[in-house]
Amino acid sequence: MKTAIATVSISGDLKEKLAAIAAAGFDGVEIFENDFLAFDASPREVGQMVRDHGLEIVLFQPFRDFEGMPEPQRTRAFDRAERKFDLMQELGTDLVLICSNVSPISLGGIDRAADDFHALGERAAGRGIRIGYEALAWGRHVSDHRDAWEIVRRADHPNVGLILDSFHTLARKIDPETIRAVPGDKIFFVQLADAPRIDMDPLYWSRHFRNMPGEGDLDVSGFMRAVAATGYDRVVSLEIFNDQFRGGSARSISVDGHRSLVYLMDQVRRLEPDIRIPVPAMPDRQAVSGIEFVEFAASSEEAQHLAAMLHTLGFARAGRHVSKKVDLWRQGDINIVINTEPEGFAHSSYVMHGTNVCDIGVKVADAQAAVERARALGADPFEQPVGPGELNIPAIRGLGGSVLHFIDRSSDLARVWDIEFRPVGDDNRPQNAGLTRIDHLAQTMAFDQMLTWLLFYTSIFATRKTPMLDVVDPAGLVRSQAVENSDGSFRITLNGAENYRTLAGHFLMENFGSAVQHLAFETGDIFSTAAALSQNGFKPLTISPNYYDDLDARFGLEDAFLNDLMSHGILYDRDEQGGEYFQLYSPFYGEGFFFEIVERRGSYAGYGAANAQFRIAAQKRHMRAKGMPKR
Ligand SMILES: O=C(O)c1ccc(O)c(O)c1
Ligand SMILES: [Mg+2]
Repeated sequence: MKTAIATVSISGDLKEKLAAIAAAGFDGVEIFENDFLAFDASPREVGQMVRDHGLEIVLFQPFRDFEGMPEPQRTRAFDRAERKFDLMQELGTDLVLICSNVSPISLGGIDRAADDFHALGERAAGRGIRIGYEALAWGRHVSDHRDAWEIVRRADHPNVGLILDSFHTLARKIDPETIRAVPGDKIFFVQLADAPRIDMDPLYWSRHFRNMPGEGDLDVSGFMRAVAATGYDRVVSLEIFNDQFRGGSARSISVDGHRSLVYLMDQVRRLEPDIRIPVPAMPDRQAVSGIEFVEFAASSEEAQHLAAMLHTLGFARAGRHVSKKVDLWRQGDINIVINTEPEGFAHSSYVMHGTNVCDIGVKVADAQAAVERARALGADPFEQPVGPGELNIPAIRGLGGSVLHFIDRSSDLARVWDIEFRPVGDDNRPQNAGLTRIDHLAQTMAFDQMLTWLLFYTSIFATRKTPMLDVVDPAGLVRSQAVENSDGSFRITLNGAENYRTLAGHFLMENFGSAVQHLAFETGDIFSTAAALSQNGFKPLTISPNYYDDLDARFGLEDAFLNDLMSHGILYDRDEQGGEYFQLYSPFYGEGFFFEIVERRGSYAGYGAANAQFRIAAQKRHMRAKGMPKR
């Protein structure tokens, strides 16, 4: 099976598109007619340019409003088709997509359409051209692949076949299982696209909101399973109309596209073991079980400030690296590493971003397999020279140039702290605050990068995404979506800033790029944690009293309980089943980085979205009070 992508899916002129598509590893392209019309080179030159990139033109599209026309439009449609056949021969492609007629003057009738296709098939055959018929979800008479198939079946011509597009089928909630009834050799081409489930007119939804398989909410995998079951093994091609992608980086959108196809094929192969699906063998999505460590890059001076903050949070210094200027701070199962080496990766990260999280250790079932899978999906491996006494821990590049290390239980990697670190005493031990583990970490990025990282995490790790939420910042919207595993031991929230005036946007600007903006620690008892923190000199973020008044109105809380929340600056939320969530925030470290402490009780599975607006407003007040730039 070959992979391809439609030129309409990415930004740039035709030449830029082809370069990005080739670099991402696709075998072919669908030439979208307008991309060709807008480009000033002859069809022959364009065909050559495609082949010079090592690509093949697997489809020319779209040809509109063909079948079921009354005269004189019918004759015109046939003449128009002949002109496009000429063009296709110059380009060097033999397959054209005809999408179902949307013209108000077109006539219905399956036999009329079938007769038109038979006649066109005859003309195409003489020129070695094949015709594929696709049902648009908004076609005037044909909007269902089953009707398109019936027309193709009745057209009964070897040069006329069916084109399937996952969007049109799934958007209209047509059961993809119906595809299994179509003979594989009559399916000439398959286009794939996903989309977020939004209730809107299908044409508008299709032309603006499609995204890569796995990035949206449609069952593209179920669709592809049914296609594969027919024996279809020609091309799977991405046809993604998306406003954001049109304006994004052609390179990174192409890489995402290729990753989404490899991921999808790998999934389908696992679900349909009897079907031969030619995708390179790779380990399955890795089971994850939490965050083993978070490493900050800092200067010696800034490391002291960060350490002072960790101290107030109840962390004690627990180890020093055997050969490097790297300290380990620990509380419960939380390992925070501060790296102040004057060279190497952490140092470059510091020079680029200032103090920031440069490395995250993810607990996986099999570290080597995790790297193998990530590589098969096009992730960049990360390696740096291994110093004396150090372990070679498998790693890849993650968000914003940071690194993800993989730690498993089955090798020496499990003992990294004993092997690479010497224990040190902390003569100034703070009061332990009862923090047990990392509940989640929150990564901030530009909004248009969210899909990239969502796909990155969900394709490598056995995780799922939660629905996207809007978080209101006084200066604009921030979108938030989590990636988590099924038992909640691994949670990353992705926050996408739409402008630079929001708290998230300000962080992005000051940090020179995407990074972890906050770390949330878990406690089993938020009130005793709050008491211990206050003994350590911790000053929580101050929340408006108005918030607590509303909390009482919403939940009808006991006075004493409400007072406890208020006096410690704890935010509260409750779900429908009575599950509860408590949140306590630290002041900022630097230009917008902060810590959060959470307690989950019962079924609560969210992240306190209802509180986010009030927390952000409080943080902005705090920023102004500290004389940080007003945003
Ligand atoms: O939006 C459209 O018109 C359009 C055109 C061609 C396609 O293959 C398609 O899926 C949609
Ligand atoms: Mg299509």
